[in-house]
Amino acid sequence: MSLLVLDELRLRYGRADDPGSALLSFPSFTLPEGGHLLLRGASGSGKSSLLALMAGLLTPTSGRLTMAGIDPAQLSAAARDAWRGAQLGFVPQRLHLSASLTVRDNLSLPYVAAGLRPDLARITAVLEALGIAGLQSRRPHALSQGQAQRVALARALLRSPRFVLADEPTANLDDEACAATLGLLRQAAEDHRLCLVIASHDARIEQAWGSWSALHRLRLGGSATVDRTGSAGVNGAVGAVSS
Ligand SMILES: Nc1ncnc2c1ncn2[C@@H]1O[C@H](COP(=O)(O)OP(=O)(O)OP(=O)(O)O)[C@@H](O)[C@H]1O
Repeated sequence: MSLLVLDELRLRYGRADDPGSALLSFPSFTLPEGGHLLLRGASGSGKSSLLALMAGLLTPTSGRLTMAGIDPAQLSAAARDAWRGAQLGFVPQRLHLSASLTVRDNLSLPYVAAGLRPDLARITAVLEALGIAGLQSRRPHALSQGQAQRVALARALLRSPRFVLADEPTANLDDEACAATLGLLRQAAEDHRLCLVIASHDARIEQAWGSWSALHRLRLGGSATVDRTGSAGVNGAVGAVSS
């Protein structure tokens, strides 16, 4: 089964008759089993929007998207929430750790949100794998940026997701922290047999992972994909280049 299929996928923000509305057209694309995806494209090309479609947080205007055979848009709201909790881990650009909670309690939240009892042994095991098991009682303000990023990655990995979606995970990191983060993501992908989907325009990812044969690339095409007039193609080609 293909891990990810995008088929003539489009997303409109706003109403079609609103001159300020934006229509995003995504290239059709298939990610085979065992692959990982680097989503590239300039600011505004639709990377975050595509991640939100993959997470079932937005519904396509037309076309179809499947994640390991599941079309999140076809699920009921409750089934979609359950699917997202069980199958997806998310590493957002801003880490959204709760400042008043310890690391352990931050990592308990995904369980609580799903109505489950926190699995403290699993939390410890994931933190150990990421080399930060000693930080469980700390609050986020007492973590370095790199440690906080590991906690966010741990949170994404806790429930053994099929996919980890990461939005600009290396933005604002210096070269050393960038290399460490990419190392963690790749290690997690290999250890946990999950599919990474990384949205980024950071050229350092290509430098670090250029020879990783499992990595596929999908380029979203900047202004060519965003049509603000409602008449597709006004900027030239609608769509984007995949490689
Ligand atoms: N809620 C919204 N309403 C209207 N337009 C939106 C909305 N969210 C995003 N857009 C538009 O959709 C396009 C794609 O935005 P998106 O955030 O997905 O791009 P991106 O590639 O992730 O950008 P960046 O790299 O800057 O985060 C942009 O033109 C943006 O202005």
